[in-house]
Amino acid sequence: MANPDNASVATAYVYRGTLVHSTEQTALQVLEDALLGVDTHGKISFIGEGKKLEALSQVFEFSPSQVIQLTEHEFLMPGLVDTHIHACQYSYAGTALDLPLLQWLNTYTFPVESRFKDLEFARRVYTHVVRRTLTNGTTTACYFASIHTDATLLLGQIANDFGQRALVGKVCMDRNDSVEHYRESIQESHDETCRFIKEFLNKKYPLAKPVVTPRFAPSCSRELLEQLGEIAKNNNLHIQSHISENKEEIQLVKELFPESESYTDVYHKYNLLTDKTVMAHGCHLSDKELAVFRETGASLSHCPSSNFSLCSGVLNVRNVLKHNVKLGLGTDVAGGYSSSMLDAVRRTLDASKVLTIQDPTHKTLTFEEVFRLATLGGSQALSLDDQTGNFEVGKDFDALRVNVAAPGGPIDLIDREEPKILLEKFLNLGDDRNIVEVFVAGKKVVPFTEPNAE
Ligand SMILES: O=c1[nH]c(=O)c2nc[nH]c2[nH]1
Ligand SMILES: [Zn+2]
Repeated sequence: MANPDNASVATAYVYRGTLVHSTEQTALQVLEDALLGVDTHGKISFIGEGKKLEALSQVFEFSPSQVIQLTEHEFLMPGLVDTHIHACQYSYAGTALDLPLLQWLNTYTFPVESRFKDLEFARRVYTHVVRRTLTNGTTTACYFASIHTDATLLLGQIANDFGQRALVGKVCMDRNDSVEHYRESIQESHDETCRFIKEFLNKKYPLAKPVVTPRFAPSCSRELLEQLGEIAKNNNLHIQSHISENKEEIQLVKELFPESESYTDVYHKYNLLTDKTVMAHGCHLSDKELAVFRETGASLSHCPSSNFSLCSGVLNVRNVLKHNVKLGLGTDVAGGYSSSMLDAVRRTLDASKVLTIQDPTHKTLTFEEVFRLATLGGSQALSLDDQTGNFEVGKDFDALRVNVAAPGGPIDLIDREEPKILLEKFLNLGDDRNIVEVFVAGKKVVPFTEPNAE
């Protein structure tokens, strides 16, 4: 895994110790006493065996004495990828979980989202959500914001300033009768989306990109969906939305779009299913619809915490994977109450066990498989796997330094444990106290440094 051709860029730093990550072939690969070098562009320049230190230090021109040694309870893992989170719902996370989706949107969500025309409120909430997700180990986040262009541009700026890799979407919706003013005209939605994309791209952020974001079919007219499909195509942009979250919503889509064969067909018809599309939920998609996802290269974001909280449904991840549809995990704050991807990992395992309880022939997901979904799977779902998702030479170094026995942390280690058990304990019992450092594109973004430290 050490290609001398990569030695042309100077080495910035080198870690030595245990690495855990996923590959296409292996849900969990453990490399013990490994060396991992990061170059001055933030890319992984080499991965090798600790015993090859001398030789590697000559090829990659670093001093063996500068190598950073991990302790026996520590490991490096790829950063967590949150494929679906509503940044503007963060203020009420942990509350308002007593209604099903459509009533929940009208009662709690739209009134809060309408407050984001106030840029100071937006700044406060967005700063909190970026800080919190980073300390929880989310190195890449795919954000929904609100319908407000300037507040959404601000979210992009805040993510960039903190160094988080981010896809950021200005929500588009021209249908909503429940909350006054929280709706655009078709023209406004189109023009503001174009302004949002133009101003966002003009910033030339290295790690943040705009996403075309129709809220979901019931919030959008046919004309708007069509225009958004064109905008995404003309600018080669990512697309995000929601699909088949609960049964009442699916019935509503049937009534609003009677000409379409299925919910999937509505998006497909307007060119909104591409290999840069991520759709949240998909709990009730038919096998025929999954086949359309596979053919178009569109992916799913599995958000089990939200699916349980709003009693929406239980996605059969095994069936999605069987159809070769790309799948990542999402927190779906605030339908999901936690902004931590560790919670998404645990709820994914719980959801899989619910399916096994219902049908003992169902093969429960393993923690290794879910680890892959939270890292490499997420990067694939967002079509960012050429840059991030695992430890491959040439990819950006997006990583967490985890100390399972962090002082004051939530885990008591009684025996000396092998790395696989350390990872399992971290995924099931750990929290931000165990995440001692977070890197995005080689830059240490946690602990915070000035001017972001508080
Ligand atoms: O979980 C969800 N959160 C939302 O904000 C939303 N909007 C449409 N569909 C949705 N589902
Ligand atoms: Zn959502």
